[in-house]
Amino acid sequence: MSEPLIIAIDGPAASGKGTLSRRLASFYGLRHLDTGTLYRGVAWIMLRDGFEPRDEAAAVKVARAFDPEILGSADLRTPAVGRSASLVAVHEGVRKALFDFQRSFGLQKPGAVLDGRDIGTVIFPDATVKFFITASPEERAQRRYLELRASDEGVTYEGTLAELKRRDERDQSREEAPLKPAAEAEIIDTSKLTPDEVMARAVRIIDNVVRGRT
Ligand SMILES: Nc1ncnc2c1ncn2[C@@H]1O[C@H](COP(=O)(O)OP(=O)(O)O)[C@@H](O)[C@H]1O
Ligand SMILES: Nc1ccn([C@@H]2O[C@H](COP(=O)(O)OP(=O)(O)O)[C@@H](O)[C@H]2O)c(=O)n1
Repeated sequence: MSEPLIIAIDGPAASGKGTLSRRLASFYGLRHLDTGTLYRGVAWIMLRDGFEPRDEAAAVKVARAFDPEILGSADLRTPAVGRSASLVAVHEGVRKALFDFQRSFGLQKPGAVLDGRDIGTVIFPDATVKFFITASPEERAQRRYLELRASDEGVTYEGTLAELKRRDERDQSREEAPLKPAAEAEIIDTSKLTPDEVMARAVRIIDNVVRGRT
């Protein structure tokens, strides 16, 4: 088997994409890229330098000069950065500027797991296996609320749910690379599944596909 194994994982916020991606990467010995951190990184620089995320020209400039080194150092996981990330992600020029980095990351052997919103539809329409990971908005908001509460006592479940729904809506309705399952994606609703159960389902599907192509 010489082609890189590419696993595309898309889905809305806090659905469990990252959790599954990290586990799959470790299980199959693949590299992992959380592509949301690229958009969060661009947004973080925009906020730091006093730009409005809706300023397309500035966002494209930042994305073209983007240095992935930033991903390790900046505090990218805040709600403000998440919100700004979905605002910079609507710009076509920003998505184009980040395209090559994602493609070359995935194409290095032995392959990679990439998670985001448009991996199976735009970045790797030729992926070996595609998943769309989802869960109810209430379940996702509860998960995100528990994460955020660890570092911010002021966070509320209601506020987290409202913000998550706004971000889903923006990601689904934008013109460029909207969030939606790829035609061939395996859809897993994680609302009532443990991370172990999600992993077991995904491995079963991947093993079937890989057996079929060898
Ligand atoms: N199947 C699951 N059941 C319960 N909690 C989960 C499940 N999968 C992930 N989580 C938790 O939900 C939160 C968001 O998961 P994460 O993988 O970061 O989502 P995403 O990458 O889609 O934003 C994390 O705290 C994670 O531990
Ligand atoms: N491949 C991707 C990944 C993220 N994004 C954007 O970046 C934002 C943050 O993505 P993320 O994956 O870090 O968000 P969470 O699912 O972790 O909350 C999303 O709301 C999208 O607007 C995108 O447009 N395309």
